[in-house]
Amino acid sequence: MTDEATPAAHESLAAFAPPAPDPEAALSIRGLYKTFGQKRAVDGISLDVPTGSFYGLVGPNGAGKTTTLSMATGLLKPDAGAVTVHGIDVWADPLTAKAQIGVLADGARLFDRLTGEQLVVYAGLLSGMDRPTAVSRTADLLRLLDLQEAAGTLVVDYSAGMTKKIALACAMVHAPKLLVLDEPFESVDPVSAANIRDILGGFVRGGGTVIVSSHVMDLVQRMCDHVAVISNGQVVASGTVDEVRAGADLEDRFVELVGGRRVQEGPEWLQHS
Ligand SMILES: Nc1ncnc2c1ncn2[C@@H]1O[C@H](COP(=O)(O)OP(=O)(O)OP(=O)(O)O)[C@@H](O)[C@H]1O
Repeated sequence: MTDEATPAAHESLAAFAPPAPDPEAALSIRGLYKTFGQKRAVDGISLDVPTGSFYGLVGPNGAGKTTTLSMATGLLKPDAGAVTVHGIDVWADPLTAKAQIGVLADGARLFDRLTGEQLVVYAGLLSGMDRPTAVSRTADLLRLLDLQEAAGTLVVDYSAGMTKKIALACAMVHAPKLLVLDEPFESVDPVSAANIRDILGGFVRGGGTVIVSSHVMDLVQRMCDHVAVISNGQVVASGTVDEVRAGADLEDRFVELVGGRRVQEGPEWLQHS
């Protein structure tokens, strides 16, 4: 990969047109590119997330996961490429596509002067449902996510893990077909993480599709059935978890795929013995 990407380079690369997106896939990405200044953050990613799969997206810091997911969910305009959700073009028909997607974005700002309960009801109303349905679904989600006691607390006063959970409730309240969750377990305590895994597992068993980005390989290996490894804005491996790990531990395979460990002892001033 090169950091000297230009729009012209995108156009010439896009000339090698990848096949059309797969309408059967929950999420189908073709030839996605995004450059920030001189930095090509996403460098020609194509990916199919099968319907009903629990899909992990992993990669080192700065690999392009968040940028890819932002473009896949209609939050960030790609320089080139196509994205469909259950056959609906995210960028040609964003309203229809977004109705199918629940997004937990990395670092997204919430209306944190609302209570947790008000925030989830508001998210439900924004998606077009009537108030009684929004209120009843909110009660179910607060119970599932163990947030009942904090229902009347302002979100600004929530801990990081509670904030993550209330954002997840907002992503789920409109019963999307596809959940796209950027680092859903970050800052979440182990009991809540186990609850969230159960909820997501149930969502998949009910026919939904979940995509999670995570740095925790052990979690991805246990939880996901498919995985894609992204490095330097490109997919370096994808498939079922067993295919990608190829008999090894996913963490070891990940380190091998993204360029291995750099063994360093640190500067002298950090050595004490
Ligand atoms: N808005 C932006 N402006 C400039 N550069 C950006 C912007 N967003 C992302 N980048 C750069 O694009 C690259 C990919 O970033 P991205 O956040 O997609 O990576 P990531 O895989 O999600 O990383 P992490 O695991 O650390 O969250 C990085 O080099 C980052 O600095």
